Amino acid sequence: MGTEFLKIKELEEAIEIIEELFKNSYKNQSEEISLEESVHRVIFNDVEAKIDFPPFNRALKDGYAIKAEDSFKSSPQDPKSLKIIDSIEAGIYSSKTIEKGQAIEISTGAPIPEGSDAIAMVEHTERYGEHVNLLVGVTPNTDIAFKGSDIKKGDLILKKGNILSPGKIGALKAQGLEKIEVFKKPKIGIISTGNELVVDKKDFKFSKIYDVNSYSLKSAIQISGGEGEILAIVKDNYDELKEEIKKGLEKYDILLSSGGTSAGRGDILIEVLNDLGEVYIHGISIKPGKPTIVGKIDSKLVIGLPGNPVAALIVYSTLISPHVRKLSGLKESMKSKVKKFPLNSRLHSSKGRAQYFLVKIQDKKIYPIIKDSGAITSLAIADGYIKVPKEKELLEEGEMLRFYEF
Ligand SMILES: Nc1nc2c(c(=O)[nH]1)N[C@H]1C(S)=C(S)[C@@H](COP(=O)(O)OP(=O)(O)OC[C@H]3O[C@@H](n4cnc5c(N)ncnc54)[C@H](O)[C@@H]3O)O[C@H]1N2
Ligand code: MOO
Repeated sequence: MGTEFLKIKELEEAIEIIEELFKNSYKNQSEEISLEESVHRVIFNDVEAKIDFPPFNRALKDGYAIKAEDSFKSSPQDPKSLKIIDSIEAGIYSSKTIEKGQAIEISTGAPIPEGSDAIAMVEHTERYGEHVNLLVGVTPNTDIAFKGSDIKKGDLILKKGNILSPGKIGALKAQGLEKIEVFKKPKIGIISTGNELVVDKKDFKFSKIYDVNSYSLKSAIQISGGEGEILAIVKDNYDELKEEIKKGLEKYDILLSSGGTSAGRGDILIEVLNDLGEVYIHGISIKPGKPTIVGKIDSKLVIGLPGNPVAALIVYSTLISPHVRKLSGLKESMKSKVKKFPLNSRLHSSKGRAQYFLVKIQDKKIYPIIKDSGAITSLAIADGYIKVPKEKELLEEGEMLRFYEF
């Protein structure tokens, strides 16, 4: 049995230890990626505009580039007539200069010709041959987007920490960028342990169950901005687990192992950690999740989550996910996702340790799911979870609680 076995730590102390370990082992890293692959990634540095936008004075309407003063007092009864000297579309410019009494036919997006200070919309004109009648007067600057009026070279367009959305990616491309520096996703290797675990249908026999944790953890890692890879299902065997952990650490920043954390399974993970590195936590005063293990091998963290699927997911979400979020550039807390709702009924909680309940939200009320932490229906119906502090034993119906979404 490992030296730290179930020397239960208070939740607050465990949080501090985990924070220190992350702080000492990892720092934010960046990588440059193609804009095309950048959706949902987090920007690593403030981005300043490299060019003015629009890059030239451009037409906002289809019509005629004119001198505004030529249109003054125009009306359908008394139209002013101008001579059309050229015609330009977007992507083309005219080398001609408009003089008094002249117009250039222009499409939306084309550069405003020299000498022009307004656009007369095509709907407000009547063309006849090489002339156009203006039916409405326009003021100077009408329907022109001036160079740099949207973005000036040097303006801050996106900030460090912004999450790239389709719109933000478009804004970067408008600057001619091909690549963007983003936070590197922390890479996390996932191991499930247990002789009973299978992946394939052909192996699903009496006494076996499917490996749930690898899949729920991989998706939880993805939501917190990391990248998880399912490495292996390992038998309850010291050598096999040691080998898999050594292999995993060559490639991954963090390893998450689930199962085999409590007394009954022979404490294999604790033994491996004691032999290859150090154990910092074995046992936290929370429910579920008491047998959680946190250890370090060289400078990398190996976290042992309890095997029960609800416990594994809750421990990852509450204790590990904030750090993965921070490393991936996301805000540490998910405050924007935390809302308060009233409890739909009385709720008993274990005194002396913080307890997490999976809950469903219905009619804006919290419905705790009271099942053992191995129950799969809980996972299927839960929208998220609530936390009841260790001092509380009984919560009354209607009490307002924070709801944490997965
Ligand atoms: N004497 C004690 N027994 C137990 C304690 C304790 O403190 N003293 N704690 C209980 C609690 S709480 C939990 S949680 C479990 C955690 O123990 P382990 O981490 O060793 O988990 P296992 O025994 O490997 O598995 C528990 C349960 O979960 C199923 N499991 C495991 N891995 C997966 C997976 N990847 N996918 C789906 N289901 C999984 C496993 O089959 C077991 O049914 O220990 C209690 N016992
Ligand atoms: O971690 Mo265990 O689930 O407390 O059931």
